[in-house]
Amino acid sequence: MPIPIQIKNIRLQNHPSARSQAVATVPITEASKIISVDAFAAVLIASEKGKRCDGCFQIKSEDRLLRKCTGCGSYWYCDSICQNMDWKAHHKKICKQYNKFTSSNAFHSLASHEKLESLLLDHLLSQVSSITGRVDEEMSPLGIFMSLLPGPTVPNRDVLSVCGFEPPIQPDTVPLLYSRFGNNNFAIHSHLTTIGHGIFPLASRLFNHSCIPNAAARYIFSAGRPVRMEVIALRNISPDSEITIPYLDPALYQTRQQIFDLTYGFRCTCFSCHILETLGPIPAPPASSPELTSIEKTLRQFTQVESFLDGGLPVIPQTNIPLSMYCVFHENYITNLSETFSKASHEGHYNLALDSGTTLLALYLLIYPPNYPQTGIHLLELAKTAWNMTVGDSGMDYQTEQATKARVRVFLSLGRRILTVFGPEGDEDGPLREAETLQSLLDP
Ligand SMILES: C[S@@+](CC[C@H](N)C(=O)[O-])C[C@H]1O[C@@H](n2cnc3c(N)ncnc32)[C@H](O)[C@@H]1O
Repeated sequence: MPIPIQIKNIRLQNHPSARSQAVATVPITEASKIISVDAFAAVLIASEKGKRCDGCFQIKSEDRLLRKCTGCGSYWYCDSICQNMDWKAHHKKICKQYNKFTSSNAFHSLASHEKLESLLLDHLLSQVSSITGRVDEEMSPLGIFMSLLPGPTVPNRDVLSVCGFEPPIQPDTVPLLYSRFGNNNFAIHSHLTTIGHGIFPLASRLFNHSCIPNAAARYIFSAGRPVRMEVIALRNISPDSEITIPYLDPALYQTRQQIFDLTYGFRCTCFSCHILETLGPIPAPPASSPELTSIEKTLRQFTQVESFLDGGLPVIPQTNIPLSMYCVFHENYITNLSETFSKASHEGHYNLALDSGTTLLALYLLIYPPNYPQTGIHLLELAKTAWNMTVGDSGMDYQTEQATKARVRVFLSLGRRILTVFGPEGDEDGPLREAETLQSLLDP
C-alpha cells in the first residue's frame, strides 16, 4: 500500500518489523535540518511551571516577566499573544477544572511521570476537541497521530482521564487516541535538560529508533509560537539510508531493551544491541579500587582517548571490546563516574575531575555515535574544568600552565565542533555561547 506522506528529501518505505522507515532520497549533510515541526500538544514539567511561558516555553527573565492566567492562576504567559495561542489550542477547555483536578486525590495518587502524562493528555484531548472533523485528513497533525502504531499498553483511562471532560470526538476514536499516546510523546529539552513533554505526530510517523542514530531532535522556543522540534543530521546521510533518532539515552545499556518492550513494543536490533546480546548480562564493576583503576586504564587504552586528544575524535567500533572492561557499561558505573566528575569539578579537585572526566569521555566514545550532543557538552565541561584549574592555582609553574591550556584548547575545539553540528537549542544562553566565551578568554 502506498504511504501517503510526502516530505522533502525523505521517502517512507515499508519495514518488516517497524511497519515503515524514513530513508533519505538525496545526500543529507551533517548539521542540516531534516524536518521542522510544531508541537501538536506540549506541557511543562512541574518544576518548570511558573518559570517559563506555558505557551512558547521561553524562560522568565528581567526582560520577559510572566503574567498569570486570571482564570486558574496556574498557567503563565509572556504576553497576550502566547496566552491567546494557548487559550485557543487547549486552555479554554481546562481552565475552569484545572485546580480542582490537580488538587484531587486522584491526581495526587499518581506518580510524577503519570501526573505529567495526564496533563499532556489533557492538552492533547482539548486540542483534538477543538478540531473535531479533521480526524480523517491524512496530513493534519491529528490525522497523522491517528495513523501512528499503537503502543503495547493502553494508558489507564481512569488515571489519565483528566479534568473530568470527555472530548467531543466519536467514542471509537478515543481508545485509538489513548493507545497512541504513551509511545509517542517526546521529552522536550533545553541544553539537553528535560523541561517538558510534547506530541509531534509527523516526527513520530517518520522516525524509528536506533541506539546509534544518525539524527537527533532539538527544540526551539520562540515568542508567540508553539515549541518547534527540528531533527538534525548528526553526520552525512547517504541516499537510501534510514534516518533514525534515539527514543531514549543510548547509555541505558541495561534497561533500554526493557523500556522498548514495555513502552514501545519492539525489540531493538541495532548493532549496539546485537553486541550487547552476544556478550550477555553486564557484570557489576569491581568494588576494589586497584581493580577498577586497571579496568579504567584498559578503557582509556582501548579508545586511545589520551593520544587522540591531540588530533580529532576517533570513531571507536563496538567490536572487540576486551571482556575485562565490559563492566564499564553498567549503568551504576556510568552514573557514579559522572557524579565523581561533576562533584570534583565543582569542588575544585581538578586533577580528580580531569582524570574521571577523561575516563568518562572514553566511555562516551564507545556509547554514543559521532557528534552526539552529550559528548559535545561533556567536552565543554572538561574544557571549563581545565581552564578553572589554570586560573585557580596561582602557584602553577609556567610549563604546567601551558600544558593545561593546551588541553583546554583541545577539549574546547572538539566540543565546539560537535555542538555546532547539533546547533543551538532551547534557551538563549547555552553551551555554544559558553564555548565562545571560553574561547575569548583563552585567546583574548
Ligand atoms: C514513533 S513510531 C515510528 C514510526 C513507525 N515506524 C510507523 O510506521 O509509524 C514508533 C513505533 O515504530 C516501531 N519502531 C520504531 N523503531 C523501531 C525499531 N528500531 N525496530 C522495530 N520497530 C521500531 C515500534 O513499533 C514503535 O512503537
